[in-house]
Amino acid sequence: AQTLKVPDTPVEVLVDLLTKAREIAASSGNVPEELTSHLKKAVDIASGLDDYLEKMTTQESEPLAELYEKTVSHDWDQVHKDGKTMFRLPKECITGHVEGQTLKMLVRMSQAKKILEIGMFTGYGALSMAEGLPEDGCLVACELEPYLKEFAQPIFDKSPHGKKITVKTGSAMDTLKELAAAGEQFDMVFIDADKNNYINYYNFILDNNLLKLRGVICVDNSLFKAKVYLKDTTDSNGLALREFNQFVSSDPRVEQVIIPLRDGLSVICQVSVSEVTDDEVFRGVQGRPILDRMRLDGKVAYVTGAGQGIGRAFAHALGEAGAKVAVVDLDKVKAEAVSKELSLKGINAVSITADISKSDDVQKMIDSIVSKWGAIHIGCNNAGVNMNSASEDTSLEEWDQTFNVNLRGTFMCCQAAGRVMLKQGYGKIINTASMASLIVPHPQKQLSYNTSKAGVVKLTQTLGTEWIDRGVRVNCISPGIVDTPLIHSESLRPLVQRWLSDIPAGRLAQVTDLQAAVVYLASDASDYMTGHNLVIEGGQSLW
Ligand SMILES: C[S@@+](CC[C@H](N)C(=O)[O-])C[C@H]1O[C@@H](n2cnc3c(N)ncnc32)[C@H](O)[C@@H]1O
Repeated sequence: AQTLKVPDTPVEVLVDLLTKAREIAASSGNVPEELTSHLKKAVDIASGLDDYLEKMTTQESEPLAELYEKTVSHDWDQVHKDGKTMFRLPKECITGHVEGQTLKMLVRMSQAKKILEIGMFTGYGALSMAEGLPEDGCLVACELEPYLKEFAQPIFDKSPHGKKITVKTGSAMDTLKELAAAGEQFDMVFIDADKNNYINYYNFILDNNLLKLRGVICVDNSLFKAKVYLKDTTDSNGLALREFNQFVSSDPRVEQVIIPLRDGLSVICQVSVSEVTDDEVFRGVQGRPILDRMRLDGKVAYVTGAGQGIGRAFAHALGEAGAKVAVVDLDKVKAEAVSKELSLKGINAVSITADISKSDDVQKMIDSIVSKWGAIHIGCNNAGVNMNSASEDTSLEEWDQTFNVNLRGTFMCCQAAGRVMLKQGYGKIINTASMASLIVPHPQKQLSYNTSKAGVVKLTQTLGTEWIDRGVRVNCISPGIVDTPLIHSESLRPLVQRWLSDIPAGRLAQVTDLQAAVVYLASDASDYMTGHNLVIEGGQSLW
């Protein structure tokens, strides 16, 4: 026998009342034709709505369809009689197709990654929302009845999205306290459990920061079969929801809308937090927290001397932060190898062979990057050479070779990249100078190197001040003595011991010690910095 359907939404109540009115009209003799026709039209409109919504909404996935079938055909009375559930659960509890799809859309549109559901029942809403989450998203579902977890889990397991769901059985308020104590925060919360506790869940969530700033709370049954606005309501759930809606609508922390979908779906967004200075420091510049502001997504970078050592570390760091990277080196094989490393990590990279002491090579390098990626946002002029000789013996050849690469080459790169950047009105140039621009490292003798690197600092200061009003920042990084395979050689070992005694940090620099600095200088977070020499030497220049 077909079970009698209980009207469960305002529309279903309307259909029920209109149908009864039409029956009464049909059985009484003296009803005007016009009233009968209006009643018929009203019944058609009201009763056709849900069917139409159902048909026009994208079909549910197979696991959701199975979950629905299994739920509505289950004998919940018997389960309760057998003592398997504490309460008799009405199958009408289920959110179902249209509401499930709505929730899934809200998850996608708000780009939620972490969701909390209060009141899971058989998991239809949970799985719908999980389908809208990204691969690494997660949903915590609170459910009082352990029986329901066992009921839902086998179907969750059939869905590729089921692994995103964790079910916490027990009183939802206990779970909320646990989650708050663990410092958890959610992008979206769906409240759909015991109606008289809605207000407590809502306040607990907002008062204990369980919802991220600008997060969304969705609330089911907020029209409660129209009882929230009918004057003669005595039903305790209807009254609880009426009070809840009223409270939320006058809560300055949130904005609310009630969507008249099924039994009412409230969408509530947290818009402000009381007792805070709501400025860029609190919200982040353009709403981006500090680490996001150091991301380089969409930026185009090049690094010269990127085939090894510091340049390779810079290329990786910029790529990890989101930039596309042109790996430039004199040595083709090394440039290709580093470019391949970047590609393996999912970074968009190319290799370019160039001798930056040759103006043609420099211009070709810049042209090929612009023709490939259309812009250059970040230029790391890192290539350099180091030759040692006592100053009285330094040949002009050594001097010229050093200056041709370290200073003239860096200038040519700055100029060629700078012309592109000035035209764009935006650019970040980061030159590699050296601690040798500040101190005279000893006991090794390297006059031309020291002098060329001091020149790089002055080049940086001059360009950094000349170009900043056109959006181009120029800074340099001065590393201390960097640990490379070369200095582990037998002959250099005594020198290393000597250096170590000069370094407060007690160790040489690793190339990875320099990576955050290049990302910072390449990012918008350092926009007020220009012409700066960022020294990273473990304190060596201070002793
Ligand atoms: C309306 S149903 C939830 C429907 C579900 N959201 C869906 O998508 O189908 C309400 C659920 O809340 C659960 N519930 C009621 N009181 C609870 C409480 N205090 N803590 C946790 N769950 C509770 C009930 O067992 C029931 O399964």
